[in-house]
Amino acid sequence: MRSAYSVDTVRNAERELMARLPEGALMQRAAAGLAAACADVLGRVYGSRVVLLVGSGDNGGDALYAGARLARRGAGVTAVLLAPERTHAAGLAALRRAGGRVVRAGRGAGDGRAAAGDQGGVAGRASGGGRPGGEGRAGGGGGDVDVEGLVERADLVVDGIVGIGGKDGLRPEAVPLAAAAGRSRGAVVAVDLPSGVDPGTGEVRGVAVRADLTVTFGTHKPGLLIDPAREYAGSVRLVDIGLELPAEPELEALQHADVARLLPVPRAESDKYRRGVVGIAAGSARYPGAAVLAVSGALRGGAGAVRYVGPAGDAVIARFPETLVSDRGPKHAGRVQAWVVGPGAGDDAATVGEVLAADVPVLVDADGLRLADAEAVRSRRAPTLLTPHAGEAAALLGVERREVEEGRLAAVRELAARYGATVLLKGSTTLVADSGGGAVRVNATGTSWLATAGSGDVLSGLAGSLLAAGLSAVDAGSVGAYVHGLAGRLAADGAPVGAHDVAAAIPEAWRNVLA
Ligand SMILES: NC(=O)C1=CN([C@@H]2O[C@H](COP(=O)(O)OP(=O)(O)OC[C@H]3O[C@@H](n4cnc5c(N)ncnc54)[C@H](OP(=O)(O)O)[C@@H]3O)[C@@H](O)[C@H]2O)[C@@H](O)CC1
Ligand SMILES: Nc1ncnc2c1ncn2[C@@H]1O[C@H](COP(=O)(O)OP(=O)(O)O)[C@@H](O)[C@H]1O
Ligand SMILES: [K+]
Repeated sequence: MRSAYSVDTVRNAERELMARLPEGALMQRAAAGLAAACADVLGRVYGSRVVLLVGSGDNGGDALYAGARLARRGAGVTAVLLAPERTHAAGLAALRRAGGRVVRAGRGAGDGRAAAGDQGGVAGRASGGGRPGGEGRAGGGGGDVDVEGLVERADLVVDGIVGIGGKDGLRPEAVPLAAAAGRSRGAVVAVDLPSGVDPGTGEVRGVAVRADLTVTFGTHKPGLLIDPAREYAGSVRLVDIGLELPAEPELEALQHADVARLLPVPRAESDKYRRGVVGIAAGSARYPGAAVLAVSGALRGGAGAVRYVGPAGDAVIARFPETLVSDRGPKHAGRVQAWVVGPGAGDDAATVGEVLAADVPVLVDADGLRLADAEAVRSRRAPTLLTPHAGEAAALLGVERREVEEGRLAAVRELAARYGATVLLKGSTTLVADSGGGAVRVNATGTSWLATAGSGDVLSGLAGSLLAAGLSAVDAGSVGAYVHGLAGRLAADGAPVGAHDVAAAIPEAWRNVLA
């Protein structure tokens, strides 16, 4: 399991650990891990050109110490200071001792120029001590330095503008540097977090640094796992700095081993009923395909049998003759261990109501979300799993879709609390929240090729089948999203796919997890 903790929790753990360690020890651990990752990215450190973007906090301190380590190994390191008078003093001194050079970021945001480093008090002057890659003085003694050019031509850009102290997006003076990093021909390594993203929520307001690699310390931060910020982080490397963290994280992301433990596997004593029967109440005369797709997911989800009720029985049987079909409504369909209701349901509120009245786990998707009576959901005793995409979640919350997309964590928690249900919020990262609070599960196994009509129907069948097989709502939702995402990836393999291809790839994803 990969976990992420809130900024407050990280700060508390950091305080406790720092009290027991010599001054600066924690930052040295962070910097050592950061420098090692940078060296891996560079391949050859000696003679390489490294530019550090240095903000006014400890994030900049990490970058400076790591830069000093790289300079000692023969890299030409230039630190660009955003706030020279407030730069981490000891880190700056270490970089200077190692022969790094120092320039200050230009005041005129966007003009592409920077004043030489001889104007800014403690941070203004680079020391001598020439190492490969620079004579240690910015701008040749008072001339302007083309900072953006430096960034663009670097082999490696280290983003130490801001880390967990960041809020409200990048400040204007940092924006040109983030943009230059985006144009750089070298790799961009973010320190702890890509600067400009919200550490705790994954929101991105305005410009943020786009990294190839983020080296994060102690634990993942929520912003590294949730879109849109996750996309800015590139791949993420966790450096253990010895933080002791509480048992319950804010976010958790299942890994292959976790999913393998949760997937239902039949034993010798299993029969189709013991494996669980899932009922699918979906489709309409107008949308028979939604029924077919939900059934296609359910048949590959681990239940022993799939019952279908609704007006699309002929289409379902034609495609999947193993389905038990009935058109007499959920109440008369025979026993099931879980229901899926809603995909392509049109305006059939009666069926949704009937399913919600059943005392078994229920997954509500698509039209079902609009048709479900909130009070009927809240008063259910058996588990309920709601699976909206951002638009559906926005409608349920009565807010703009953009608000959900920008603040996915808050939205999924709010919905779960309002409905007293487990909520799976679909998207490029899928979030699953329980009504009782606790860690939110996040899944990123998917691919943007999954943004294709009907792939959500496949997911609802799959997750419903897992519910019928006995998984809790949180497990069924998060395991379903994991396998569905992986199936999408395997099916697409870099090319467009239809939802039926995704369903067909579920067994391969399943084998991949269990291998
Ligand atoms: N926790 C740990 O275990 C460890 C933490 N470590 C490291 O410490 C980092 C946290 O350091 P931190 O607390 O000094 O905050 P940080 O992220 O540098 O930002 C604050 C500074 O940035 C500024 N600033 C704020 N917003 C901004 C914006 N939008 N755009 C531009 N600037 C902005 C803000 O300025 P001010 O508001 O004061 O004017 C303030 O000066 C953490 O991420 C990790 O790298 C490791 O060394 C060891 C273990
Ligand atoms: N950009 C994306 N990256 C990864 N997965 C995505 C992306 N966009 C959509 N998905 C996934 O594809 C599925 C789409 O479901 P949904 O929006 O309900 O579509 P539909 O209603 O057409 O079935 C969800 O599982 C969602 O998480
Ligand atoms: K950063």
